[in-house]
Formats: sequence, C-alpha cells, structure tokens
Amino acid sequence: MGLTLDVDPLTLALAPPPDETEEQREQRLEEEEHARRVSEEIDEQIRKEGAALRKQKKPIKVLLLGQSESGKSTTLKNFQLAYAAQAWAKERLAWKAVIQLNLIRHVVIILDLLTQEMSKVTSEESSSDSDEPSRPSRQATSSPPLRLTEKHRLLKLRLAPLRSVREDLQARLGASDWPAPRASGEKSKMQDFFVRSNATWKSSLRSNSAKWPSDHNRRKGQDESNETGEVLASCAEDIKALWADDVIQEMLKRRRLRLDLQPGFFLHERDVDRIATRDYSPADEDVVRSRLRTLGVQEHRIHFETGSAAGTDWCLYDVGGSRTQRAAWFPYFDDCSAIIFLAPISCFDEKLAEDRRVNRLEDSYQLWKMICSNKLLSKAQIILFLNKCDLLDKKLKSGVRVRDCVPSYGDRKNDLQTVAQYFAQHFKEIAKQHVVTARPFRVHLTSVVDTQATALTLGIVGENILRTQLRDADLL
Ligand SMILES: Nc1nc2c(ncn2[C@@H]2O[C@H](COP(=O)(O)OP(=O)(O)OP(=O)(O)O)[C@@H](O)[C@H]2O)c(=O)[nH]1
Ligand SMILES: [Mg+2]
Repeated sequence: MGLTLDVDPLTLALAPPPDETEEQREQRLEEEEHARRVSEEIDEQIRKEGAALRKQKKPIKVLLLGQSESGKSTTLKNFQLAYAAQAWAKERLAWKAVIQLNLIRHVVIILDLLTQEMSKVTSEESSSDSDEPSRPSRQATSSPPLRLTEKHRLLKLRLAPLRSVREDLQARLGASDWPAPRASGEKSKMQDFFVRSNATWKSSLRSNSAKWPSDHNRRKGQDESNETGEVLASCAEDIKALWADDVIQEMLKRRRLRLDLQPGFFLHERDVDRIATRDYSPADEDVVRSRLRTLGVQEHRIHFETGSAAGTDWCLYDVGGSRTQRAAWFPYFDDCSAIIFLAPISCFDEKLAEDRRVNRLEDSYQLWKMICSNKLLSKAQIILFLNKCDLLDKKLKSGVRVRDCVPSYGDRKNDLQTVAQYFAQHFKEIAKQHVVTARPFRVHLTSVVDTQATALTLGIVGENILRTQLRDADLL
C-alpha cells in the first residue's frame, strides 16, 4: 500500500532535523536570517529598477559605428529580431525584394563576365583565318582557354530576363547603384546598391501594409512582386546550373573573384531552392545575410518588448560607414548613451572599396582611435564588436596567414582564438593610449549573421547600457 502524506513536501524538506543541537539551531536561524535579508535586498533592487525604468522617459540613444560592411545594419536587425519581434515580423517581408535583388545581381555579374569571355573568343576567332578551334584569350595566354560551349550560350540567353527583373526591383526599392569609386577614380567591379530613405522602401514593399496609397498601387506592387517570383522560379534550375558549372568556377578563379564570400551571396543550391520560388517568404537568416548599403544616418526607434529592458524605448542610429559618409556621424555624438563599434576582423588582408591603398583593419584602428579620443563621447559607453569571426575562421582554415599581412603577428598560432585575441589586444592598447575618460574596455567576438549567438551578446550589452544609463541619471 502506498504511503500518503498530509504535510507539504517542501515544508517537510525544510524542517529542522529532529536531533538538532542548540548550536546547530542557532547557526540555522542565522543562515535563514541572512537568506531573508539577501532576498529582501534583491526584491528592493528589482523594485528600484522597475521604478527607474518607468521614470526613464528619454529613449536610450545608441550609435552603431564602423567602416562600411562592418555589420552595423546587421546588428540593428538583430536588435529588432531579439527585442521587438512583433515589429520585426511586419518588417521581414519588406526584405524579400532586397534578397531577390542580391541573388539576381550576382547572377548578372557572372553573365557580364561570361559575355566578356565569349566576345574575346569571337574576336579572336574572327581575326583568325583558319577554321581551328578558338585560341586562348589574351588574359589567359598562360592558361588553356576556357571551354565555353553551347551550354554557356544557352544559359546566358535563358537567364537574360533577370536583367530586366533587376531593373524593376531597383526601381521598386528606389535603389541606386553605388559605384564605390577607387582612389584612382576607376569604378569597382563589384557594384553595391543603396536606398535613399529607410522608411519609404519598407512601407512600399510590405504588401500587407495599410499604408499603400491606393488599391491600384497595391495591386500593381503585388503584380510586380508575383512577376519577380515567376521569373526567378522559371530561372531557378539555370541559376543553379550556372553556379555549379566548372568552367564558370574556373573563370571566377582566374579573375580571383570569390563571389561566395561577398555580402548578399545567395547562389548556393540550398538558397536558390528556397528563394527562387513563386511563394518565397524570407527567413530571419536570409534577412541578416542580405546586403543593402546605408546612406547617411538612419534613426530606428525600438520599443523593447522583452528582456530586462522591456518597456523602454531605444533610439538606434545606423550610419553609412564609407569614408565620404563619416562626417555625418558627428552631430549625433553629443547626447548619445552608448556606441557599438564594429570592426570586421576577417578583413585583415583586404583593402577599402573606396580607397584601394588602405588596408581595412588599419582603417578600423584609425576609426577606433578617433572614437576613443573624441571628447564629445566622454560620457558615452563604448562597446567593441570584433565582428565577422565566422569569416575569419574560414579564411584562416583556408590557409591565409595573418603574418603575411600583419608582420608584427610573428609566429603566433594562425587560429581564430589566437588571432582574435591579438587584434583585441591591439584595440585595447589604442583605447588606453587615447583615453579621455576612465571607462571599461568592453569587447565581444561576434558573427552577427548568427542570430542566436548575437541575441545572447545583445542581452549582455543591452543590460550593461541600461544599468549604466540609469545609474548616471541617478535613477538607481
Ligand atoms: N559572414 C558574415 N557576414 C556578415 C557578418 N556581419 C555582417 N555580415 C554581412 O556583411 C554584409 C554587410 O553588412 P552590413 O550590416 O550591411 O554592413 P554595414 O556596416 O551596415 O555597411 P554600410 O551600410 O555600408 O556602412 C551583409 O551582407 C551582412 O550579412 C558576419 O559576422 N559574418
Ligand atoms: Mg548599413
């Protein structure tokens, strides 16, 4: 027969042992008293923070700074995803056109290169009197000619409609090409694009938005969106065939073009299968991987729905990071609470798109120095994200050695942890040398395309910013 208890098991567990001595009893009571006091202190702290949060009327201002393509806008998306899920769910759909455009632009880059290769072969054929097979192109005189066949001609022909889809998408987004002029004035091969106003393109692309100016426009927008999906779906097999083709890969290799490492790259089979469909709906992962250059300073107000900062309003400023954009940052320094500075450490062997003479890591160091030594920012907290650690890891594993670009690195181990620590130390020293106010050096190793890991980092960062802000405002 089972045993029945008419006493609460918890009470029973907490009850003093029946053979308790006087001395043990005194110690137990003392411990219980201590635990009670700690618990009351915690309650009081929670009560104070709650009251402070309610008093905190002013939004917490955070600036996202760093060079272009450092991950500022991607970090902003992570904030929205983690803390304003409802607002994010509405916004996600607007990114569909950006992702489709990212995918198509890489196809068009390949088609353009293919056209160049084909025209070389044709011009060499026509300049030759004989009926021999085409000769190697001038660029590839040392390597055998690319074996371009009827298959490539057909792929080029069948994928041609994507050019006009690209134009349509750019028009719908209000996007313009970003030519990324080089120091010499020459245009970069890898054109990027941007939109002028953050609010307009999003509202115009949310097909379920109530803000559509008229039924006619909404139908027009939906028709265009459906048409893009139709064309993409009909091209999906050819897109995959293009990317999987050995000759195309050889062509890219000869030109030292690693498209798969470019931002907004969606030509892998697993991506094309999802995105080039009639009813594609963006996943969070696609949105954080997409690329849309920021122009100027864009303000994003976020009402935190969850976490310890729930109920507070934050104003996040996402800025354009290329050199010509940086002068626009300064007016925002005055009353900002915190800066999240992003330095993409995978770029230690890359040059700035806008000035090919400047190493990207060196540019980040210079910017960091400017931020640390700026007197207007003396009251702001500064948090450093050493970003793109996933790409750094890939790069190191592919055999790229840090010491070849950074001689001072010496014979240290060429692995992610050692390299990241080395770069972190360098940023720390710069902060120490250019100190204007005593503040802790807060650094995080990040890959902000990893939304789960970034949510954890933002949890820590957000809590620190909030606490310091409340303390500084004498609310705690
Ligand atoms: N693999 C990887 N990609 C990243 C990471 N952070 C950002 N990216 C990608 O890099 C590209 C550029 O990121 P953005 O956030 O747009 O860069 P940004 O700093 O806002 O650039 P600007 O607007 O030009 O100043 C996007 O396609 C991102 O998906 C990262 O940690 N890892
Ligand atoms: Mg940006």
